[in-house]
Amino acid sequence: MRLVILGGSGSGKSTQAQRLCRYFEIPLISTGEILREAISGNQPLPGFRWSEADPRTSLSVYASLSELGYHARPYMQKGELVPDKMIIELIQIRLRQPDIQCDWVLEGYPRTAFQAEELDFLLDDLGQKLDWAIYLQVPEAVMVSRSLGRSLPDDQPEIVQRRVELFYDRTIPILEYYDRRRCLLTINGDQSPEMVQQNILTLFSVP
Ligand SMILES: Nc1ncnc2c1ncn2[C@@H]1O[C@H](COP(=O)(O)OP(=O)(O)O)[C@@H](O)[C@H]1O
Repeated sequence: MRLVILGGSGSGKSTQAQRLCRYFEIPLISTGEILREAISGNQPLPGFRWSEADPRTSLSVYASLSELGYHARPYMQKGELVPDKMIIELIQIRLRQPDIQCDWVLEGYPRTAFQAEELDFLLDDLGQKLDWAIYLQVPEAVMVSRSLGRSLPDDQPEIVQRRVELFYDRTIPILEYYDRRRCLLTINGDQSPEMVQQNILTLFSVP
């Protein structure tokens, strides 16, 4: 099962991504989590070793997570999107890491049309196909109130507002991209995590 979870800040992407990974026993790739790890300078995520990054990725490879964090920090601190090239490079490396086989949940990526197109090229290259893009739809006020209620370092009011703006401006357009490919599932995210998960599994027609 290969899934992408789409939604604005505070839509429940991370919560549902973690639930689906537990249910299907497949790994989670969260760009927000990788970037926050990179910025915090903690040990690299288990299974994610830059030094073993696949040399076939012709793009420049960051020598370490902290280098990625150094470049990503200024954007995240303003609620801006990290440049596509950096994120695409991150995903190209991450999906080729040995701990990722052919089933995964991708959360926080894609966020732009360019990222969505590059994901399709990468999956073609890997001989994989995306099963579903799951869009968690919640009202803007719910996104903002949930994000402000979290304790993530990039959840200050002005940053949250900018992330929501960017969601409508850059990520909403890719819903059409996946709808055209008949792999978009739209779920009401403004309900309990249990109900959201049940709605998703029902659409997969999983008991
Ligand atoms: N696919 C991506 N493209 C560009 N920037 C990203 C991407 N994923 C995460 N980021 C950066 O990391 C920050 C936090 O991401 P995330 O935890 O997914 O936030 P949100 O709660 O807004 O979904 C974003 O505001 C953005 O700066």
